Amino acid sequence: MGPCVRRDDGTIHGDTVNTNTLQNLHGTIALAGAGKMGGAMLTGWLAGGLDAKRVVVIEPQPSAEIGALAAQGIRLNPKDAGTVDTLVIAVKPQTFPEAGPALKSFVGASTLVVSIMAGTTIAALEKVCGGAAVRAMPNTPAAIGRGITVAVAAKKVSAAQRATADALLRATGSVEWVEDESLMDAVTAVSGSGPAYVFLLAEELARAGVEAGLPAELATKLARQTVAGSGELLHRSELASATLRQNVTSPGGTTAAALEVLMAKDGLQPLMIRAIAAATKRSKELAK
Ligand SMILES: NC(=O)C1=CN([C@@H]2O[C@H](COP(=O)(O)OP(=O)(O)OC[C@H]3O[C@@H](n4cnc5c(N)ncnc54)[C@H](O)[C@@H]3O)[C@@H](O)[C@H]2O)C=CC1
Ligand SMILES: O=C(O)[C@@H]1CCC=N1
Repeated sequence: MGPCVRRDDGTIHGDTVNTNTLQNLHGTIALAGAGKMGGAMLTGWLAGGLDAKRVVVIEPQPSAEIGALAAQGIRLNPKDAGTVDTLVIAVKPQTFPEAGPALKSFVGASTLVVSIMAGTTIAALEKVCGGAAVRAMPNTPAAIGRGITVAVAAKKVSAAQRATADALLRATGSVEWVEDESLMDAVTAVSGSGPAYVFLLAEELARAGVEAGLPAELATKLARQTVAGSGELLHRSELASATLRQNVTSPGGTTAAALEVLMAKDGLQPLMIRAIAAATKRSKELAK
């Protein structure tokens, strides 16, 4: 995961981060699992001004990048951290049954537990770890401060704990709160897994370019830059994606010819509906 770049105006790659909130967070924060997502979140917290000395990281296989953060003051795999104010769980859902009971030692009656594990329910979190749980689903653009996270809080989470969770999640992009936990499976399918679909689009656009006669290197460059540039245009523009699409499409032109295929009855729409349904189903299965 690449590092977040903090600008002097307190933004990370263009999205405003409330550095005051991160700097003013109280207590100790433990992160369990500093892999791709946990590592990206930790980078965002530190870039946003969180005091490294208040962060404990539990990670059996720390990357060199995570190991180096010990020099900045984070405590990596300490023997006796005791209970913490906030525990963020970023291990794989399949690892949780084994890892969860050990994490209980960090949780006191007033500990906020924030989980980003796909499928793992608030009920399961509270049963295994105790504490007051927030279930959240980020995505990998978090690594550049451009993620989107959806979060849902258990009833017992206090307003102050919710604000803490919000500040930690907002350090890597925007945050949406929902009240209905059952939405989290479809959220996971759309935005949690979503970046993979976009990267697949770049792969397949390049492959199709090669089929159409382009050298592989040029096709890869064109596809990558087209996906990245279009994403940035979508990010910066206030226009709906349908309008941005129509702006490319000259009547009777080349785009219209391609869209006739992509928007046919058996085109992208039914394929995407099936893909999202499969991911939603898998998220529900992970809860069992
Ligand atoms: N990768 C993604 O795009 C997203 C992942 N997630 C969720 O984030 C979680 C982590 O996923 P990734 O970062 O992709 O996986 P990852 O495999 O990169 O990270 C998991 C980390 O947990 C560590 N770990 C294993 N056992 C542990 C234990 N007992 N205590 C502490 N750490 C332990 C592993 O060494 C590894 O570094 C998963 O639950 C996943 O559902 C959520 C949104 C997006
Ligand atoms: O594939 C997964 O299960 C995780 C959750 C969302 C993105 N990656």
